Amino acid sequence: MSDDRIVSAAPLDEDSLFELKLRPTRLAEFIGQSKAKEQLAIALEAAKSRGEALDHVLLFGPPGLGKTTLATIIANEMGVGFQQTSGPALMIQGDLTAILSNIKDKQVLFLDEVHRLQPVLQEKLYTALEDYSLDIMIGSGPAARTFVLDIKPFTFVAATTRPGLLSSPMRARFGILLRLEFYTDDELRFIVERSAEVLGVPIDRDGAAEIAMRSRGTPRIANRLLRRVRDYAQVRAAGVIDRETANAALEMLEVDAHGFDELDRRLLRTIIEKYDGGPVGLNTLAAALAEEQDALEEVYEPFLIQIGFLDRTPRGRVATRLAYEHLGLEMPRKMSLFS
Ligand SMILES: Nc1ncnc2c1ncn2[C@@H]1O[C@H](COP(=O)(O)OP(=O)(O)OP(=O)(O)O)[C@@H](O)[C@H]1O
Ligand SMILES: [Mg+2]
Repeated sequence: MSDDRIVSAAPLDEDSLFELKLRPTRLAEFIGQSKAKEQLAIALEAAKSRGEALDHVLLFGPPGLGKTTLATIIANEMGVGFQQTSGPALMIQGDLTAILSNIKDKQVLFLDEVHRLQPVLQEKLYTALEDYSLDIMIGSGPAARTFVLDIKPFTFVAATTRPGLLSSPMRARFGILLRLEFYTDDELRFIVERSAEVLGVPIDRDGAAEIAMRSRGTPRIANRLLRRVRDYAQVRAAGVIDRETANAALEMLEVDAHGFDELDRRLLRTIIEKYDGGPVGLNTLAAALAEEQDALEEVYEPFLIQIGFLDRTPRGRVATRLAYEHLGLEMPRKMSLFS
């Protein structure tokens, strides 16, 4: 139902073509994330000067913040090959063996959604990541034989929106842990300006700032809003995106000043009106909204929590004072003492 919401941090079909085009290819073009970038820059330089493969990297954080982008940048900066797969795409041991036995020296193997890799395959991976070797079993029963296959040293780059779901032996295999954070409005404005330049869209600083402000800290959403606003500008405003045009377009798209849409407002309203402001359990809330629990937790909630509209407590989700204020609702007195 909300699968096609314009402010979803999860990728939509319409994004795929543009994301390839708008994706920065070098670390220097990658805006924001200064902590992760600095850590990565040092590790890259050290590995390069030693002529070794970069240590294994875990990228984690909410969707649309640049995990896949950084994985491709790592391969570019190292000047090595890049191969991509994902946790759910690997079904049987043979899938993993096929990939690992074809690894080229020092290449990047990018595994998206690593938390969804089956436990048996995770275990297979451990030895490959640690000793660059793989136990292969041939045949079955008494005739079964195992032999050890040597793998070229490589860099395993894994991404996840749910680092908490990784097993601790898996986590222990990564030498470099990079947490991606929501972007500031200024960083997003840079990203919008850069994307507009790539797409050849005339935009002024205020127009870019207006889009940035409503992008939920997420470059994927910023780029998507830019494209929608561009359409509007072409049809209604001689093609140039300034503040007024951006505002009018975003209003038409029903994206408010915080980048909230109907679902966010419904989520907050449901907690407040149906559950007295919470706490309400995630599964109850998901049922009341007719949304998937996972999507609520991975995609919608992180930003609402980040900007302080929602609290995650042991007893469930709670709407904060900011949420009441935003919706123009009165906060019950007894609650305001505690929030
Ligand atoms: N730091 C950045 N600077 C400029 N553009 C960025 C940056 N980070 C991300 N983007 C843009 O946002 C898009 C989405 O980023 P990306 O696909 O890397 O996110 P992700 O974290 O892998 O998301 P998911 O969790 O859904 O896989 C990219 O195609 C790119 O255009
Ligand atoms: Mg990705």
